[in-house]
Amino acid sequence: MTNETWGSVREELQRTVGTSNFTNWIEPLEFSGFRDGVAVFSVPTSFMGNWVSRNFGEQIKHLLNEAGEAVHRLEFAVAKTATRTAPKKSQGATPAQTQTQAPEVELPGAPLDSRFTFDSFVVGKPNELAHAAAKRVAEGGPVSFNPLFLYGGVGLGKTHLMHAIAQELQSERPDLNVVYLSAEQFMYRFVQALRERKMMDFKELFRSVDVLMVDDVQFIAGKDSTQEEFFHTFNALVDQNKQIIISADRAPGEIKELEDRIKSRLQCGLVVDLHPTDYELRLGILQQKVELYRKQYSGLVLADGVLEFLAHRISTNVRVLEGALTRLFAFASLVGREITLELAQDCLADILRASDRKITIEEIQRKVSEHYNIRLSEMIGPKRVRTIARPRQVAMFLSKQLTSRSLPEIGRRFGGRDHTTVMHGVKRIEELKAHDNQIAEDLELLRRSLEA
Ligand SMILES: Nc1ncnc2c1ncn2[C@@H]1O[C@H](COP(=O)(O)OP(=O)(O)OP(=O)(O)O)[C@@H](O)[C@H]1O
Repeated sequence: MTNETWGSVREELQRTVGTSNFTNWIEPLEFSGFRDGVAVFSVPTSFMGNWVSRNFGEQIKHLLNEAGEAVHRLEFAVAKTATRTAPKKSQGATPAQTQTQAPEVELPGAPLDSRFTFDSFVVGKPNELAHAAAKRVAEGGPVSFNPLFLYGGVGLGKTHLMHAIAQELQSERPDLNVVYLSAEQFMYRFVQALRERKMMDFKELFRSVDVLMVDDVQFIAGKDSTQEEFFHTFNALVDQNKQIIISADRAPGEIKELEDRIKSRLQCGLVVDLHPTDYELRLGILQQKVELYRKQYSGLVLADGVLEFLAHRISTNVRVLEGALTRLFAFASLVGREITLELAQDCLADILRASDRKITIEEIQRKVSEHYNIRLSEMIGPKRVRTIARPRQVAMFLSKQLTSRSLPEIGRRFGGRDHTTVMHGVKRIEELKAHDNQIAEDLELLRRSLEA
């Protein structure tokens, strides 16, 4: 066998495997010798050799035989100069690790926030399932659900849980190669690798991890080539039984412009929802934070009822709640005053006002019409076809749940309908919600976006 034969087989492969496969896998192969029916190729990495052998081996052998060479086996030898060592422990990529462990390849992980641990995560009803699933994954035992998909609204603790998993694994299972990064960083790495023609390094790095954690995956929606690469990385890791943990601001099925095959892959494991906080959880979080602040601002007095007041009034998200408490302590320490209800009302007036925002029936009608793609006028009009009537009932249901309006008042706002019609609509949605997942998801999504 000669270089020439390989050249013609390569041309044939270029026509059959597609441009991206050819550039990534075939082009870097170098024919280096042929003996006793074994064709030897030199490859930059062993990962690449295995991949080519698994995915294109038979095809290459077949084409070589067709070209008149009696090839029984292909062998892929790693070219010494191009060897890359994947980092053994790339978690959170500190500069020290980068220097000592992977001189040529920059580690892909993002830094972890040391405050985001399981100890500092307050568990309540809205997040207990997500917490339990995260704990299980953090034990680093055999992979039982893959991926773990955590989703929930802004500031409800997704990133906190992801970091907690990563840090627990880091201390309990230092042998594992854990990589945490945001979907945005994944895309950035991918684009950079493309630009610098280092796709092989990129692929090798991401396929060499034991636990891959990607935060805010909704970010890659609509970004076609990043999605494609993410999909391949995802599949390669699942095939090797490596754990994947993903977070997003909504359920996989709700992420628009995400390819269906990715959606269905993401739904394969365990999908858990972080629900909006309830009063008890908010109070628990505040109490935990106060313990920390007491050390930082020793001597500050906190009057009874202040935390309860904040937990009651600030229900948007935990980030806002934490911000309010931080501001309150900083302010009280500056002016040297006791933290009383009055001080809180004064110092947090803007946050309290924003949290006070009332949801109106008009807003609900508008959001629901947009969601179901019907006209606002149809929402209050007379049409009774299912495609209009069902969204109308959803809007009635949400109006009952999220506003303090009475049934007759809601009826009036829906084109002067009777209160019994509203009652019927609300009941119907309640029934559907119990066994129709689509309706349940629609309601959750709408409620979130209205409360945001
Ligand atoms: N249950 C909890 N216990 C303690 N702190 C919490 C809890 N939930 C959220 N937090 C805190 O709230 C803040 C926001 O949480 P985090 O960044 O994890 O939210 P997120 O869900 O990732 O939000 P985003 O969608 O904006 O990325 C963090 O400081 C986090 O520590």
